Amino acid sequence: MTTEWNQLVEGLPRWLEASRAYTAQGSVAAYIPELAHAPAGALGITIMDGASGVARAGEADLPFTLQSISKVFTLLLALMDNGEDGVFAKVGMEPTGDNFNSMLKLELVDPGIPFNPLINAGAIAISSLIHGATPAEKTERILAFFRELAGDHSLACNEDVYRSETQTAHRNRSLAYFLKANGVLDADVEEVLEVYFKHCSIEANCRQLARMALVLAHDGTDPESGRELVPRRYVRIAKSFMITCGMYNESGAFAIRVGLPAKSGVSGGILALVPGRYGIGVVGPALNAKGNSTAGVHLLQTLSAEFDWSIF
Ligand SMILES: NC(=O)CC[C@H](N)C(=O)O
Repeated sequence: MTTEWNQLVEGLPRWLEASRAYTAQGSVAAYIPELAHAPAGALGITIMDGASGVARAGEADLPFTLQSISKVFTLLLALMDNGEDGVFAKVGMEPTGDNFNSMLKLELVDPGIPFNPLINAGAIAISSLIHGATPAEKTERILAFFRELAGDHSLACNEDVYRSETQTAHRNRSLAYFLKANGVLDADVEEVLEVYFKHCSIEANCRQLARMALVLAHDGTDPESGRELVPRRYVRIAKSFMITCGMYNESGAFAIRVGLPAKSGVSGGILALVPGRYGIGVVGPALNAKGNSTAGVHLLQTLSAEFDWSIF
């Protein structure tokens, strides 16, 4: 065991409790009604190191839905299904600087494709690219892929969150119909949205999230079996998007303050990785105005400064 790992295991509960105060500065997402039940004061973290094991603190067992974190992994599956040319015919490679559910830029560019795969419009376009004859078959393929990365075959959709989102997703429906009008979606809009809402509602805890991150930290290789689960080139694409767009329109500040590839979701989850070393899963349901976990970001900032983790 390295000195750093020992310090991490020992210090983690203390750093977590210091960051917990920041939960009071955020609020739980309520635009998906079912998410409003999440405990606002919760904060949990798990860090996995392929060799030395697992460090954890706080409410690391709290289950939460992946929400936007799932977009990183549907992007990877879409790349594996369609190749780079197929994917980048439907989504761009640039950050927007707008909110994650913004319609604004879709009308400003020609062709009207989403700026990147991590905003809602882009992830909806990506859902339409996942291979499978029916929405159920596509969702099953996504689940099977996520389970393999998480090393846990119990991963499943939270049906209450799925129903809650599909009943209230007027804005996402608008985005999807807009994409259909722009010729970005070939398939039936409601079928595409079913796949999108299902993958957003896949439930995990910090350990499962950390395990998924660890595979990315090791360039797509399963840390236990050594098997390649995702081609290295596609992991590189996903990590680039995580740096430029992973924390929505706060990605620049996060790159400066933390400096790690990461992706957040509105349930308060954050997946982050230290390349070649650690997979990190964080949950803190209280969010700031940009949709990122207030305490989760603070905790990652503390750890990155303490151990000089920034990749820059
Ligand atoms: N930012 C997010 O996590 C957004 C995901 C959520 N399912 C939505 O579409 O609004």
